[in-house]
Amino acid sequence: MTGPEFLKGHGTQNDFVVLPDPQARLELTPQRVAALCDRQRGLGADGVLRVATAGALLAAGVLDVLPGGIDPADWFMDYRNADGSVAEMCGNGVRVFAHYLTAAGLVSDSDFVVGSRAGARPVTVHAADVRSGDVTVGMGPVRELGSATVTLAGREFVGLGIDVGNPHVACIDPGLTAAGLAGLDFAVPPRYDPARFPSGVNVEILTAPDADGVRMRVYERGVGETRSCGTGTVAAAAAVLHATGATDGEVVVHVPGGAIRVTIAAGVATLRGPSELVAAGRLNPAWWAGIG
Ligand SMILES: N[C@@H](CCC[C@H](N)C(=O)O)C(=O)O
Repeated sequence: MTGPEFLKGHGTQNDFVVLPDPQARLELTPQRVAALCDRQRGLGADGVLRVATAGALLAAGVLDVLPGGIDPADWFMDYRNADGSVAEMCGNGVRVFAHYLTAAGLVSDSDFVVGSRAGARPVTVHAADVRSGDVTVGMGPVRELGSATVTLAGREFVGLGIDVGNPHVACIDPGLTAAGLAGLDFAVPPRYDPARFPSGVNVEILTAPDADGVRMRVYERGVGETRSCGTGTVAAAAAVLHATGATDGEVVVHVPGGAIRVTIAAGVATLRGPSELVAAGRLNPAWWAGIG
């Protein structure tokens, strides 16, 4: 088959279809993204990571401008949510993206910049073989947006609005046990104030932190519940530090798919976590052509 090349990978079980497309020649419509991510009629994933140079995406009209700090020659993570929508950033996606670039021999340095719509994201690849990666990502500035209320699982949660390049509401419920968190019904999308979050919002529900870190579940904008969300773990860490009156610190965030270590210092976050590449192949060209 000579259809587009793909890989499948995940970071703490937040899973992605990776589309190597250096020259940005693929017509990546929302319909094609949604079909790829569909777990019955496609490959199944929480999102798509197109791998292209920033300059190629600009020339192809996928990007109008290059966000600050990104060179045309830099690799750019063209991220799409499972419903076909575009999002500014994906913290787990950057780890899988950097792992793929290294494992495929497309970069040779361990430190380099990945472009995203939220700006340049410096990465350090500690390890990357054909299967496993271990990557630190500079997640950029963390901006607090004040208190916000959401309704999820039939309950009202008061949380902290946080911008990590994309929007989040991270809600700590001090009375929520790990078992109580696991038992919440995340089938129905959260309700939130659209005047506060006109482009939608990702919602994190957290237990109270303990010596071991904090437990989190997330309902992602444009996806639904996922087993991990990198930007969400940064929002969770920011909410934990805010609740304790701290500005800087390190928080381990436990998600259904694993654990991510988040550090926030002087309003800027980094995270470190794993990545795994699980499959590679070619799309059926007739299937691809048949989707709008
Ligand atoms: N899973 C991602 C976040 C993906 C984008 C999000 N759904 C949004 O629409 O903002 C992560 O790991 O950060």
